[in-house]
Amino acid sequence: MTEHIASGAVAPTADTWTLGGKEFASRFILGSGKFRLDVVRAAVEDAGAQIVTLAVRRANTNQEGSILDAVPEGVTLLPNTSGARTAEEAVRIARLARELGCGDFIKVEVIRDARYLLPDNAETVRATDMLASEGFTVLPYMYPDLNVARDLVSAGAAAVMPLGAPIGSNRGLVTRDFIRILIEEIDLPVIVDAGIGRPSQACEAMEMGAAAVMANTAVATAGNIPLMARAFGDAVRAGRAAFLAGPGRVLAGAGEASSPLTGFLGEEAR
Ligand SMILES: CC(=O)[C@@H](O)[C@H](O)COP(=O)(O)O
Repeated sequence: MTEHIASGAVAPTADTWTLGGKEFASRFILGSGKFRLDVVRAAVEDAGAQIVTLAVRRANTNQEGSILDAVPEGVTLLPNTSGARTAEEAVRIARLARELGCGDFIKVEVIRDARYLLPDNAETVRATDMLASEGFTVLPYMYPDLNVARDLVSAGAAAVMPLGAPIGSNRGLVTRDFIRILIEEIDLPVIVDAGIGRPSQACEAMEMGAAAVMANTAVATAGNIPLMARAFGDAVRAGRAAFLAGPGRVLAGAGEASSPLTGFLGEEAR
């Protein structure tokens, strides 16, 4: 877990983070699943994203082309195993992604529940174990459970990706208390994924100490996609700066004057 920067200390010039031996400055990960290919580039550029997730089936060239051509040069691809219902299926999809030239990063998604789209944590741990031993940089999408997160660390995950709310719901940080526990206890980057519907929610996750935030639906369903992409990038940067600064204290009950009152009006004026 990153520590706050003490008052008077010099803030780092480059507040980077590392995944699979690669260094990143941006802490906003853009999901591309709900984007038309022709808007992917603008969204990535406006968000300042350096990592983009993609469904492996879109890496194959079809009528709409290949998403690999739509993602700007230099951006790290994070293919996901969407569609997998078991660990074995996730492994097959990951190997296919590697063969298609998507690299060694893989976001493990194992989902059997078709209504709420909640991840199967047990299968996710198994898939992470198998893929890490094949040399993948594994980022598992998970329900925020501390014991499972610890199992994912042991299995060789490079980060954990707890959900904020059901995929595509735009409901925000519904699981915030449990994500906070992961941030406190897990010595890997915690990337908040799924259900983040507003830049303010992404900002809150970063203020809590998340390493990064990922969103797809919130940007893809916005009225102005590039503008919303930029808003998310800005919100993530603001939340990160607030976390590093250390938040001010909260007072219960009475207020406290923000401007000095004593010695101005004098005692007789009270
Ligand atoms: C697991 C999964 O599919 C999510 O990562 C999704 O890509 C992003 O979720 P939202 O669309 O809710 O942002």
